[in-house]
Amino acid sequence: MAPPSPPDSPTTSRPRILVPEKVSAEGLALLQEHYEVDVLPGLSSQDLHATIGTYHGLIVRSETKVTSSVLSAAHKLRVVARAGVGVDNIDVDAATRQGIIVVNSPAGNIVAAAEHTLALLLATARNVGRADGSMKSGRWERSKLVGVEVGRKTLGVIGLGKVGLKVARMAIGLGMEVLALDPYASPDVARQAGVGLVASLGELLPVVDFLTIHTPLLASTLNLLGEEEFKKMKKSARVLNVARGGVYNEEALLKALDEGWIAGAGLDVFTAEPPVEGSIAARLAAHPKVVATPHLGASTVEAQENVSMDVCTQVLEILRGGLPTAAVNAPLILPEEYRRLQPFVKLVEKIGSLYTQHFAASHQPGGMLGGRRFQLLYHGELASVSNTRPLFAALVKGLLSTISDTGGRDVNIVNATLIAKERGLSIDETHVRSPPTTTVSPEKTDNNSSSSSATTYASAVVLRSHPVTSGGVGEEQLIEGYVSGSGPSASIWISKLDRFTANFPPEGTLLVLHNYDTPGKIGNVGMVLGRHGINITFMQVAGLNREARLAAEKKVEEKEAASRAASVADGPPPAEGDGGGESEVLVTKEALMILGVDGDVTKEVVDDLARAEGILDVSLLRL
Ligand SMILES: NC(=O)c1ccc[n+]([C@@H]2O[C@H](COP(=O)([O-])OP(=O)(O)OC[C@H]3O[C@@H](n4cnc5c(N)ncnc54)[C@H](O)[C@@H]3O)[C@@H](O)[C@H]2O)c1
Ligand SMILES: O=C(O)[C@H](O)COP(=O)(O)O
Repeated sequence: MAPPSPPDSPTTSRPRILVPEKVSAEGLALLQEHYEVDVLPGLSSQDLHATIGTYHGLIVRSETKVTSSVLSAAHKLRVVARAGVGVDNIDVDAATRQGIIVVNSPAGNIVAAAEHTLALLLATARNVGRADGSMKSGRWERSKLVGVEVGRKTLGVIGLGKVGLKVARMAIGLGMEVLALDPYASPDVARQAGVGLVASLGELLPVVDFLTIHTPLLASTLNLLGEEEFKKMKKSARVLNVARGGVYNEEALLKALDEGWIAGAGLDVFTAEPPVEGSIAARLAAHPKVVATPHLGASTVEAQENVSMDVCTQVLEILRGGLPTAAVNAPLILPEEYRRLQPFVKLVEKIGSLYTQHFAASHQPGGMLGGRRFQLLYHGELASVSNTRPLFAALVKGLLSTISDTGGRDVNIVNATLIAKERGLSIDETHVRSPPTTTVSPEKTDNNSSSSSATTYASAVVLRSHPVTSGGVGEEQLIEGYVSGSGPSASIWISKLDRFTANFPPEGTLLVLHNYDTPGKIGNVGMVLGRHGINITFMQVAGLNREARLAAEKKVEEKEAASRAASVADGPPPAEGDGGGESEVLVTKEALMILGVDGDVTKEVVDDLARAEGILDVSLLRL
């Protein structure tokens, strides 16, 4: 049947809502009382472009591509509602620029997605798809279709969020042992659910019998599993995907199935939907070792009613001039507070994003975001601001910006506390009248400078974090920033990163290299970046702050004193090179090299930098 066409011209003056996909009638009935609702499932992209200009509301699922070009033709549009979770088919930034509110249903289809994952888990274990196909073609094949049990087997869950946690609980109910990899998950939540947290793919992949991914598709999760990773798995392992196409590299997955590196896959989502004929995705869907479904994770009567009610209620409210409950792009800041707080809101959001990318992303799981206590300190004049809700919300938004479906854009002043709680983030705010003592001056930011001078600023923000679980041991982490100037010319700066005194603007793509500050390092790094065609826009060396340097020097002195005492007692000291003497001295010369860069900084570039001599650690930050 040909897809429907939109009406040639509106026949009524009532506000109009376009629904170009199948959305449950329950919610739509709420709208039909008040508005003109055109339900046109399968509407072509050309017709969408041609007609969107006459609509005030648009309700979509995952198929309609709400691009900036569609939005630029949407002169009357006030709201785009996503009847589901993922907003990757909507250009949210373009909508925000046009003042169009984007809403979704963050929790309406979680049960459905988790149950579908379990359906694929059992279907892959027991060859349900192949057995059904074989019966339907008149065969009775018992010996060819022997399966495996899931009870007493190990399920690996990557992404222990809303869906992942539910899947874990259900799998435990089936008698499975569950291990999860999620550096941002709360260890308390995992422990209470009976889930063991692991630190790396390397630890997870060789031991799991089944693997399921429940992360959004992000820069850090695109092609999370490639050939190298599939080769580390058991030959009997089966993998599942009810999240987003692309978290497994499809080409590598096809090879892993063909070569027998793994035993099977259950796939609900693909890089292109529907898969293009002859493509890798299409070959995967047709593969005998794959149970494939056409993005059915949320397709239950109950989930569709939930998401439809969730979003239609919000559309109704917005078109009446009210506030949505799950806006993906609601403002953090009210107009009357804008002038004073806006630069600080921006600063705190960047500090949050920097924290997640620098500290949380590359370290052990369940201890770096969820399960840590954060303290946000407002120093100086900022301490007198009584309504700090926009700053609190900015921190939550920043912390989640690189790890959630919505890029943290759904966080606002109304829901920030709830979202923080759901994520296991404990955040205290402290007002400190005095300015922080060791903020450096912006004059020290020129290329190749080393920042050290101590200047104080009228207002500054410090984020401290420490672990709260199992005895509360572990290192404190710290980021300090300040705003320079005011009004439109205000600029934001990071003045401390952990134990290092720095001074750089948290903007663009940055590489932070932890290294020993010895000659030749800059040249080596420059060569690696040059080889990959990456241009350095600024560079700064951040040295240990005074307290850290004194502590390191004291440690070295104590060790030297202890070794002198031991040599007096035991005879002559070991020959040079036998002990750690040189590296002990180097500890006092630790530094961060902070580089602003242009170009495509891939994982390969980061790995090459990490291998460069004297480099201890590398973080890639997109701010
Ligand atoms: N197939 C379907 O129909 C269907 C239905 C519902 C949801 N989904 C998709 O499922 C995914 C998960 O949804 P959710 O509601 O559980 O999201 P969520 O935001 O609640 O959970 C995502 C989890 O992934 C973790 N994470 C982020 N980056 C990670 C990384 N690099 N490594 C490990 N963990 C990481 C986060 O910490 C978080 O705990 C989304 O992509 C969503 O769109 C699909
Ligand atoms: O993001 C979601 O909510 C799911 O992927 C469901 O998508 P759908 O509404 O197109 O079924």
